[in-house]
Parts: sequence; structure tokens; C-alpha cells
Amino acid sequence: MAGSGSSPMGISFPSQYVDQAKMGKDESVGAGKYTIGLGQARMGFCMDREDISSLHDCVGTETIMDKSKSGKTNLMQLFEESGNTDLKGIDTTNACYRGTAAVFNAVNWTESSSRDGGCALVVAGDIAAYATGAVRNIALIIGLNAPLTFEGGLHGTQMQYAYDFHKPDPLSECPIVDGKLSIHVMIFHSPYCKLVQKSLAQMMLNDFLNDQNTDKNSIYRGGPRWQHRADA
Ligand SMILES: CC(=O)SCCNC(=O)CCNC(=O)[C@H](O)C(C)(C)COP(=O)(O)OP(=O)(O)OC[C@H]1O[C@@H](n2cnc3c(N)ncnc32)[C@H](O)[C@@H]1OP(=O)(O)O
Repeated sequence: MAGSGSSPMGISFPSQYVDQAKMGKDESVGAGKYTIGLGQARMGFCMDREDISSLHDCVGTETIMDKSKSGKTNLMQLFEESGNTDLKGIDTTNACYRGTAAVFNAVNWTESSSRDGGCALVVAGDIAAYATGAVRNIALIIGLNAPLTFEGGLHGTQMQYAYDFHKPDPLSECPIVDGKLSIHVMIFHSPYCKLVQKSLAQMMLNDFLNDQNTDKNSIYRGGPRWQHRADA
């Protein structure tokens, strides 16, 4: 069986955004804090007429609409015309990891005996219903013989107890986020672009350091330049 993975993929952002260079100037911290330091040009946000469902959220989410109704039921409206009600799966709700978990669940289902033909659809979205953060939504179709395949057994997981998201104030609708702690404990995630670049760079450096090949300097052309980081 050829590996399962993603075929078509779509990503959407709300049309409203805060220009990050302007925000830096307005806050008197300098344009570079957001554009260079956090690596982002625009930060999208929802208007008061939008919620996670208007972004077509379903399987993996951090944000449950009205904290009750499942996003999956909203997505089912897309299948009414075809009369297809036979769609398994439910919302997977968790902080940053919910979309990734939904993708792994879809890959596992695709490769399992539960699969009865067809593909899995993963729709992951987040409207960042807390004090700081950006809005995004992504949809993937997971199936067999996909051009972008997942290599089974090659991903690792690290889970630990942490208090970066919590809700100590019952009068507050939104949780409190300790951003510094969050980016420290969730090593490889994407609240802003620069963290993704840094995470990939660290991964490449680890690969370089662990590589036993004698000619690794030619394989990782930038590697030796960063050796000092490991030596420090
Ligand atoms: C579902 C989820 O995604 S959960 C994610 C939840 N977390 C979030 O949403 C994160 C929310 N954001 C935050 O908490 C904060 O904005 C943080 C933690 C990302 C940044 O903290 P702040 O104190 O505001 O910024 P800080 O002073 O650390 O500056 C950020 C970077 O910009 C750099 N910087 C600051 N000013 C400038 C400037 N003028 N020019 C260039 N770079 C600058 C800093 O050196 C720093 O770089 P570094 O991280 O490589 O050290």
C-alpha cells in the first residue's frame, strides 16, 4: 500500500488584518519587533460578524463555537446537496496541537481496516479566542497514494504538564496565555512565523550535529557556521 498523505490543501485567513510595521510604530517598540523579531507582516483577526464556523472549522480546533456546538455539524451543511451523511469523525479540541492530532488521526484512519473507501477531510482552524494571537484556517484531504506522504513511525511526541493556558478568572470569557512560557514549552509550533523558522533551523542543526557522516559539512552547507551554538 502506498503511503497516505495530503492531496489538495487550502488555507484561508480573514481579510482584516493589522499591519505589523504600523503596529510596532504605534506601540513605539519599532517596526522591526513584529516584522523582523516575530517575522510577520500582517496579523489577521475576526470581525464581530465572524466566528470559527464562518471560517469552516471542523475537525481540529482550539475554539469551540459558543463553547458548545460542534464545528463538525456546521461542516455537514456542505454535504447536504449530495445527500452524504456518512461522515465519521468529530471535533478534536485542544490548544495548538488539535490540528496536528486531527491530521494524524486521519492518516491512521486512512491506513486502518476502518477505512471503507474514500478520503479523510481535515479542517483545522483557530480564531485565537484569548488575549493575543492570530486567525487562520486550513483544510486538507488525506488519502492513499498522495503526492505529499507521511512517513509512518518517523514522528516523535513530547507531552508534559504546563500552565501556559489557564483560566483562573471565572468572570473572564477568555483564558490567560503566558506567551513566553507557551513558546518555551511548545517547542515547535506556529503562533508567529519566526518561531517556525527558528524551529526548523534548530531541527536542521540537531540533524547536523547528530550526523556521523564524515562529509556532513558538504551535505549541510550552512551547518559548520552554527556549530558554535552547540559548543556554547
Ligand atoms: C494556538 C496557539 O498558537 S497558542 C500560542 C499562544 N501564544 C501566542 O499567541 C503568543 C502571543 N505572543 C506573545 O506572547 C508575545 O508577543 C511573544 C512572547 C511572542 C513576544 O514577547 P514580547 O515580550 O512581546 O517580545 P520580545 O521582547 O521577546 O521580542 C520578540 C523578538 O523581537 C525582537 N525584537 C524586538 N524589537 C525589535 C526590533 N526593533 N527590531 C528587530 N527585532 C526586534 C526581540 O529581540 C525578540 O527576538 P528573539 O525572540 O529572537 O529574542
